[in-house]
Amino acid sequence: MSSYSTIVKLHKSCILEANNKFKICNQECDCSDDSCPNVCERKECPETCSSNKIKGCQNQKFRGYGIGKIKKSKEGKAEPTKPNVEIRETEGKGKGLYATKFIEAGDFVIPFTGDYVSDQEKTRRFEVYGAKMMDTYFLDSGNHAIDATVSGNQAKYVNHSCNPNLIAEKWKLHAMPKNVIFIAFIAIKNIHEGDEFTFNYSFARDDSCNIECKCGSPNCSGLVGKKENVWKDGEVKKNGSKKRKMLAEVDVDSKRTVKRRR
Ligand SMILES: C[S@@+](CC[C@H](N)C(=O)[O-])C[C@H]1O[C@@H](n2cnc3c(N)ncnc32)[C@H](O)[C@@H]1O
Repeated sequence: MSSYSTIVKLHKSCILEANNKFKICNQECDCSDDSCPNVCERKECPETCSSNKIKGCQNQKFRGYGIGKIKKSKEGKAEPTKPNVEIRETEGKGKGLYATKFIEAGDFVIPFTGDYVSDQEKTRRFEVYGAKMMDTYFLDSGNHAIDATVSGNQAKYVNHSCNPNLIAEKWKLHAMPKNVIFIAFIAIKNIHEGDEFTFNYSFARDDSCNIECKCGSPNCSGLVGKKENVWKDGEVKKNGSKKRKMLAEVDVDSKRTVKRRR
């Protein structure tokens, strides 16, 4: 059964270097990086944002995918931005999501869409899907779960890797309730055409984690979504090694620095 329920990482609070002041959104910036206050807070700009008269506001990616406001085609159907992704079979991991063109580190790749459900509703749905022997796809945002099982987009096929090329970020959308969190997959490395997209499931510990990990990374923890144990000096603990005292279970992803470019 394919199922996951992942705690998504919060973006780091915006740290500006001493001499790097915020620009004024709608006047000075093109809303493409953390110097824009909205981007920095991971908040999509309103549709009326007229930053950068030539390029247009670069911080409306969810809207571009038809989320927040659906663009209508001539036939009146939703017409989301064509994603730079395709679903293919992997070796040993079921389906996976692959890049169809080069994507630069820091770029927005795809939103994770689905039904927003409470914990109670999530439990109920698990039972319903289980009874029907369906694969389930839940992503936990902290506030609520996003159930992509039936209504989700291609993002639900992103597999786990202990050395991923994506992170899942929490975003707020303009004119949407403040407590509704939207999720975007953001590249943390340059990703080439044909590469598989992956992120670290970082499961909250429960039985669903007992899946042998086939990510093939040198730092693989052995189980899908299992957090790595890291020694105080930063070296990753190898299976079976108990020589030194552990500092703590740390999340290796949280140490990554992500170049922001949207
Ligand atoms: C959210 S689904 C991802 C899409 C899935 N491959 C599919 O075909 O539907 C998560 C499931 O994919 C598989 N999977 C994901 N990453 C894996 C990995 N690194 N090693 C082995 N299986 C993996 C596991 O079966 C897991 O329960």
